[in-house]
Amino acid sequence: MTTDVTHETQDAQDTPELSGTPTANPALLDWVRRTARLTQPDRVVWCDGSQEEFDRLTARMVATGTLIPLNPSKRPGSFLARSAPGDVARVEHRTFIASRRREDAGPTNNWREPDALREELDGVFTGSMRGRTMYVVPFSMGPVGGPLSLLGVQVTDSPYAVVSMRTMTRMGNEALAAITEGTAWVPGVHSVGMPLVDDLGRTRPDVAWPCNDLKHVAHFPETREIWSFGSGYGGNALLGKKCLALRIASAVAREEGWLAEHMLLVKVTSPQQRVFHLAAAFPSACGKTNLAMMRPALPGWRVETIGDDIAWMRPGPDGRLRAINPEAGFFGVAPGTGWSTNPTAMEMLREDVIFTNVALTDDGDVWWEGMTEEAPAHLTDWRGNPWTPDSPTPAAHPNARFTVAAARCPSLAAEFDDPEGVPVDAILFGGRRRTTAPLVAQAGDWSQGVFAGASISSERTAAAEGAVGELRHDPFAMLPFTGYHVGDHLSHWLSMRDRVEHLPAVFSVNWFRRGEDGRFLWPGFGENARVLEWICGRLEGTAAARHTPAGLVPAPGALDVDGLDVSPADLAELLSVDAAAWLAEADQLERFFAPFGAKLPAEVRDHLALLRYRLDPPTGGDLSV
Ligand SMILES: Nc1nc2c(ncn2[C@@H]2O[C@H](COP(=O)(O)OP(=O)(O)OP(=O)(O)O)[C@@H](O)[C@H]2O)c(=O)[nH]1
Ligand SMILES: O=C([O-])CC(=O)C(=O)O
Ligand SMILES: [Mn+2]
Repeated sequence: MTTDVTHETQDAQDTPELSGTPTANPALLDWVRRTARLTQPDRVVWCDGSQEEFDRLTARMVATGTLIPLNPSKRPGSFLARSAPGDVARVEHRTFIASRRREDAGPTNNWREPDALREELDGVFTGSMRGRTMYVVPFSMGPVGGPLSLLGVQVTDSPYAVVSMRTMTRMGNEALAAITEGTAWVPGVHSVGMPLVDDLGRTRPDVAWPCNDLKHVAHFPETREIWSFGSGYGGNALLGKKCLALRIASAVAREEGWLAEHMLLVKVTSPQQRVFHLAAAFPSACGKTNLAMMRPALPGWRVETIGDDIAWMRPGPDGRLRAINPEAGFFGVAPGTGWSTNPTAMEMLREDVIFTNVALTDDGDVWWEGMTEEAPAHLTDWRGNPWTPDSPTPAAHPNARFTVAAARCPSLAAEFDDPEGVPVDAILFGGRRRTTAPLVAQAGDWSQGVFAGASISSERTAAAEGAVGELRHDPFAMLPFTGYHVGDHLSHWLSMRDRVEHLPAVFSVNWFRRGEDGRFLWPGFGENARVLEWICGRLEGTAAARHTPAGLVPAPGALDVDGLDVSPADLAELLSVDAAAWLAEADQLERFFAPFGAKLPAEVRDHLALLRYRLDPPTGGDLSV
C-alpha cells in the first residue's frame, strides 16, 4: 500500500479509464477506477471484442515473444504460446473459497475468512499491474441476454487472457451494452503478478510469460467476486470458465434452484432419427471433449457438439431440465488428440487456434503425443528445447491445450446458440478407473443417480498440480469446482427431484478399464457410440439390462459388439461387478464421506448401506432389490 497516496492523487487528476469509456454504468466505472487505483497500471483499455483488437493484441504478443506465429500455410491464423514451466495447470492448493462461515465452504475447499483474504489480496494486488496495461473485458456466459446466461467483467494485465476470453466467451461490446445500471454482473480481477516497475520506481524488462511463484485463485461466492493472481494459465486466468461458470455459478445455482456443472453436452441422433440430449460429468482430462466431438463408429448414429466442459441446467417451463453450454469456445487437452481418436477436433484445429505448451515442428506447425503414431524426427519441445523421439521427456506438456472458437467445430449442433437450452434426457457420470467400475451401469432412479455422481472417483491427470495416477474421489467431477459445501451440493442435486417433473435418467460409464497386462479393455473414442446406443435404448425402453449391486448393466447380447475386436472374456470383465472390489469401494466411500458430517444427506448414506447389502446380502437376501 506504500504508493497508494501518489497514485490516488494521480488518479483523481487524470482518470484515463473515464475518458472515452464505452459505458455509463456508474457501478462498473467505479469498480474499474478502484481496481486501477489498487493495481496501478500505466493505462486502461476497454476491450470491444473486435477482430481488429484481436489482431492488434496478437501482433503485440508476437513482438514481445508471448506468441509464436505458426506457419500460415500449415496452420493459418494460429499461434503457439509457451508458458513458464511452473505455470501449466490449475493450482488447487492455492484456490480459495471465502465464505463468512467455514462450513459453507466445506471440507473439500480451501476456506478463507473473507475479511482476512481481502486484506491479503489488497496486499498482493497493490501495484501488481505497474508498467502494464489493464484491459477491461466485458463478457457473457451463455448467449447475451439469454434467460440462462450470466454477465461478467474481467480486468486483466494479460493480453493472452484477453484474446483467450474473446474465444472462450461472448466478449466485447454486446456484453458491455447488456451491463446497464442495475444489471447483475460478476467482477473478476486478474493479474499475472509481475509488475514492470517496483516500489522504488525501477523498471525491469518483461518476459514472454509473466507470472508469479505465489498464486491466488480466490472466490467470494456470497458477494460474487473473483480475484486471481500470479498465473496466466487458462483454468486460473480465464475467469469466465472455472471461476465464474463453475465456482461462483454453482453457488448462484444453489440459491436459485438450478445446476452449474462440469459437464459436456451433446445431441445424439439415432438411425431412426430419434434425438436425445446427454450431459456427462467426467473429471478434468477424462474424456469430455472426446465424447462431445465423437464420430460414432456405429453406422447411422450422429453426435453433435453443444459443449465440452460446462453445462448450466435449469428446470424449464416444460417440466424438463434444460441445459446450455455457457462457453463460446473450447480449451481442450491436446495430447491424445489425433486423427484416429478425435478426427473432429483435428479438423477443428486446422486454423485460428492458440496452442499452449505443445511442441513446434521444424516447418512451423505443432505436434503433441498422440497426434500421429510416429513422432517427427526433430521438434522443439514445449519448453523451447530441441527434442527427438529419444528424448526422455514428452515433447508437449501432458496438459498442453488448444483454444479455439466453437464456431470452428465441424460437429457443432444448431442448438449451441439456443438461449433456452436443450432438454436433457440422460446424465452420464464417469471417471478414469483401471478396475472396479463397469463400462456402463444405469442408476435405478434419481436418488441412486445422485449417489452415483457423489461416488465418482478417478485417477489423477495432469490438468491439476499433483501426483498423476493416484485415485481420488471427485463427486460430480466437481471436487475442484463446487463453490460451496460438497454435502450441500449432494442435497441440492437430490432437491432437483422437487423442481423437475421429467428428470433425466442417470448412467455411470468408464472407458478406462484395463486388463492385468495394463492394456485398455475397451477401444473407446468412436466405439463409445455402442454404449450410447445402449443408453438411448434404455431411454426408449428397448435395451435389455441385468441387475447388479452397482446398477443395471447391459444384459448378455444387449450391447452391440458386432465387428468389435473385444474378446468375450474382456467384455465379461468390462461388465462385471466384483463384490470384493466394490466392498472395498464402499469402505473408501465411507471414509471420503466422513468429513461431510451432518451435511451428508441421509439418502446418500442409505445408498451406501444398500450397496453393501446388495454386495454381501444376509442369507436369503434378494439381489434384485
Ligand atoms: N482410452 C481412452 N482414452 C480416452 C477416451 N476419451 C478420452 N480419452 C483420453 O483422455 C484424455 C483427455 O480427454 P479430454 O476429452 O480432453 O478431457 P476433458 O474431460 O474434456 O478434460 P478437461 O478439459 O480437463 O475438463 C486424452 O488423453 C484422451 O486421449 C476413451 O474413450 N478411451
Ligand atoms: O480449466 C482448465 O484448466 C481446463 C479444464 O477444463 C479443467 O482442468 O477441467
Ligand atoms: Mn474441465
